[in-house]
Formats: sequence, C-alpha cells, structure tokens
Amino acid sequence: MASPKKKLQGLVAATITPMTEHGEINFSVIGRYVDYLVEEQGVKNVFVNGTTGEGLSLSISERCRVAEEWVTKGRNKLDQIVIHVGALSLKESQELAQHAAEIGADGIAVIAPFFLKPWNKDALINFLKEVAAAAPALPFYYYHIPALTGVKIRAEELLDGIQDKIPSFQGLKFSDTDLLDFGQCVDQNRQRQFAFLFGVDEQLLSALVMGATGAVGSTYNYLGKKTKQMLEAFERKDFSSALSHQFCIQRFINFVVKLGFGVSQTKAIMTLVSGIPMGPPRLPLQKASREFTDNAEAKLKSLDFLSCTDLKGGDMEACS
Ligand SMILES: CC(=O)N[C@@H]([C@@H](O)[C@H](O)[C@H](O)CO)[C@@H](O)CC(=O)C(=O)O
Repeated sequence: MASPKKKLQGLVAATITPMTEHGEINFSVIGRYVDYLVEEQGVKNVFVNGTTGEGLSLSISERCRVAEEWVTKGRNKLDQIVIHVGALSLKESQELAQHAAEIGADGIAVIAPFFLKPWNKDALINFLKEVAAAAPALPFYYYHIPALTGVKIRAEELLDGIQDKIPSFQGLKFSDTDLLDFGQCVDQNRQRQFAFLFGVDEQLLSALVMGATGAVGSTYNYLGKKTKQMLEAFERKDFSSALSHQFCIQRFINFVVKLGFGVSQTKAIMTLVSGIPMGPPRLPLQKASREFTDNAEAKLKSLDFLSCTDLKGGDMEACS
C-alpha cells in the first residue's frame, strides 16, 4: 500500500501552466513560480496539470514535461507535488501515472473520463483501479468535479469500499458544492486516514466544519496567505475571525464571478498579483479582457489583497 511521507493537508495550489503569447508552455518561469508560492503565499503543496493547469488541453508529452519541471524546481522547497493524470484514454492515463512515479512525484489524481463516460460506480472504479495500478507505490486521489466531467456518481458512493479495489487510495479532491455528499464522505470514513481536500475556495470554511483536511484551489496561488489566516483562525476556534476572512475572500470571488471567471481570468489575476507572466490560455479558452483585469485589480486593491499607493482610505473596503 502506498504510504505518503505525510498526509496531504492544508492548502494546495492548483497550478497554472504558464504560456508564451504564442501558446507554447513557458517552462522558464516555473522556478520563480515555486519560490513565489513558498515565500509570498506560504503555500508548499501543488496540484499540477489539473483544471487550472489546463491539463486536458496539453499534449501527453507537454504534461510530462510540466510535471518534470515542477518536480525538479520544487525539490527541497515544496512539501508535496501531486500530478493530475486523468485522461480520456486509459492508456494515456496509465502512461502519465507511470511517468509521475518515475520522476518522484508525491501522488497522482484522476478525474472521471468525460466523453465516453462511466455510468455507474463499478465502471468508474474499474477505470481508476487500472490507472492506480500503473503507479502502485504512489498515493492515489480521486478528483471529483461533476460540473465539468458530467459524471454525477456521488463521491460518498464511490468511496464505499474503495481501498479494497484501490489499495493506494489516499483521498478525495472534492470540487463540488454538495456539502451533503462531502460531509457523508467524511462521516462514513472516520476510521480511515483519508485526505479530504475541498475544491470550492469560496466555501472552504463550510467544508472545514464538515471535516475537510485541506483544500486544492486556483485562488491559493494568489490568496494563499489570506486563506491561511482563515485556516489558522479556524484551528484556534476563533470562528468569528475565520468567518470574516471567508467573507472577505468571497467578496473578491463574487465580484470576479459576476464578471465571468475561469482559467483565463485566473491567469490574468496571477500575472497581476505575482508579477510572473502566466500568458494567455490555450484555445478554445480566450484571453481575459483588459477590462476584466482592470476591474479585478481595483477590487484586489480595495480589499487590500494587492499593495497599492493610489487608493485613498475612503476607497478601501473594511476587511479584517
Ligand atoms: C471549477 C474550478 O476551476 N474550480 C477550482 C476552484 O479553485 C475555483 O477556481 C474557485 O473555487 C473559484 O470559484 C478548483 O477546484 C480547480 C482545481 O482544483 C484544479 O485546477 O484542479
């Protein structure tokens, strides 16, 4: 059975894949990106080639090279590097899983295949099992994101008896707003040492109450420090402060969601906040508009998420 050096917990940044203006991967900034996450955001775990990383829009060889770069640049700096190896083809998924093991990644995660879909639990488990078996020594995480995959098999149902089929199973990355399903995953697996990683950043506090052991998300790239304050307040049972932090984060996410928020916009915000060029997304996604970036910048400044010298006190929103 796979045994991680330590349970994956706390914040995990769903990494962006930096690209040049010509749509090629910009490997040259990944080292800087690692340092930024660790030093400026206090985030030491990453989830590579997932939704935010446009993993499914990359070729297999690009996915391998991105994974290698994160493992190389993250060595002795990051705690855990989990590689998303989900694909529509079982063979490709297995190839990516084997590659992740060969380069020394700390874990692999897999989404449900979403074109020819598994229609029941057994079909999905059979697929996941075959992928996990290609890297049996690596901790395995199921990445539940039904809004994007269209595979609506409840995570609670999937987890029932999963370790009998997949001995390396270590946890769940739950990117859905169904807190009944999430809560039951935790409640029914209390005896097991699974990691329960929540993936809806704007609702993380509710998931912590339900027993989340950590979180994977796009906003931890640039709001990691702020979100850690919420985790710390929750840890010391200062629920009023934890709620203030969550509301503050929600104000930003609510604002950008209304403007239209996704991977392209995440790239634009991260470029703005970190100063590291993340570039445009790959087609079919479209680059975020200048108008979006200007509005997001003003909001970040007003919430004091971005250092600024040009805002007067009256323009700032109270956000403790
Ligand atoms: C649909 C989506 O992209 N969800 C994000 C969230 O972090 C999301 O951006 C955030 O909660 C804002 O809505 C993550 O769950 C995705 C993720 O972890 C990944 O990139 O693999």
